[in-house]
Amino acid sequence: MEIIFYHPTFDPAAWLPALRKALPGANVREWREGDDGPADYALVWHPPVEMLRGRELKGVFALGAGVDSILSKLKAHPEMLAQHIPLFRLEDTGMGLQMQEYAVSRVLHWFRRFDDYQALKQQARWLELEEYRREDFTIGILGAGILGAKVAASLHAWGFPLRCWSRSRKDLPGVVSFAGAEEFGAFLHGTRVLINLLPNTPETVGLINLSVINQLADNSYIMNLARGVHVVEDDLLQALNSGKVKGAMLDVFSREPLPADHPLWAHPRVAMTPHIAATTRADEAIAFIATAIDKLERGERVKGRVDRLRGY
Ligand SMILES: NC(=O)C1=CN([C@@H]2O[C@H](COP(=O)(O)OP(=O)(O)OC[C@H]3O[C@@H](n4cnc5c(N)ncnc54)[C@H](O)[C@@H]3O)[C@@H](O)[C@H]2O)C=CC1
Ligand SMILES: O=C(O)C(=O)CO
Repeated sequence: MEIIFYHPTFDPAAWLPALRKALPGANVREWREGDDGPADYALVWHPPVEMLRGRELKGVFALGAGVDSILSKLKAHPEMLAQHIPLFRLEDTGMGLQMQEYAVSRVLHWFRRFDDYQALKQQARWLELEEYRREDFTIGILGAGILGAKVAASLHAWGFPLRCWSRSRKDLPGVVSFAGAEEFGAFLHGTRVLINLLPNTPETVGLINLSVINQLADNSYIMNLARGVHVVEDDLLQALNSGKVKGAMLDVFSREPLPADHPLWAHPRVAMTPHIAATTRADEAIAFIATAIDKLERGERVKGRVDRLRGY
């Protein structure tokens, strides 16, 4: 079995030996420009078109959870991957725990008013603020898939009122489930903390805009852990400046890296990280892919298959 690997930043010297160990029967090689040798499977992130074009692969594995970059390239270059070749993505593989750490730490930061105490500290003011109550701190999770469900479970342990919104109804412990466009308004109404874990699809681009933000509770908070295109950044700035939104925590942006002169950098109530909310963990990703390849070789069903039409 021949496996080709391409990632613009991962170190092949670390990945290839681990892949060979997990797949002892396979020849694993780094794909380089001009390589049109045989391949059964491709492991990729931001793959060049010529890496995949014309190959009769048994499967392509994205080395991340979101496949938006691959699907948008496929839209421009449909010849890159024939329709019948299955595309898979990573499910969790250590990203769930990272998302839990990220979400819980920031929700507690807002809930315990550490943002307000930080502002008071800057004025050397010793002042005890009124405590927030859990019942006024409903958390709404956009996208209740693999990662959204994990984040919900971790916040459930902290006793917050929880709700989620997704295409179909979910049954998650302690979480009120809203489904579909017709229930979006009810989901937003009363949500104090909005956490985004939707995939990037034509339906979700620009979803977090002023009209949606205005339906949240006053003094709301927004956490974007999914993709920058979900948030209309000018609308978010407007809502922050009007006081509708009290704070935002952003991991992803409309342009990455975010240009140094972007107003989000300077906003005192915006916290930011450079798209690191959850990164691919080599060991877990390799175990997931090795299991999947093993199953595919035996003709069994495999987790993580992307529905190209649906877009995730
Ligand atoms: N910032 C970061 O470091 C990372 C960001 N991500 C992002 O997180 C996203 C979510 O990952 P997973 O949970 O693994 O995906 P998933 O596919 O398991 O979950 C997606 C959820 O969104 C819902 N959804 C999709 N389209 C919808 C629509 N139009 N209306 C309502 N609900 C809709 C689905 O029903 C599902 O519940 C990824 O697509 C990726 O973009 C993933 C990993 C790291
Ligand atoms: O896996 C993903 O989709 C990511 O965004 C990783 O950074």
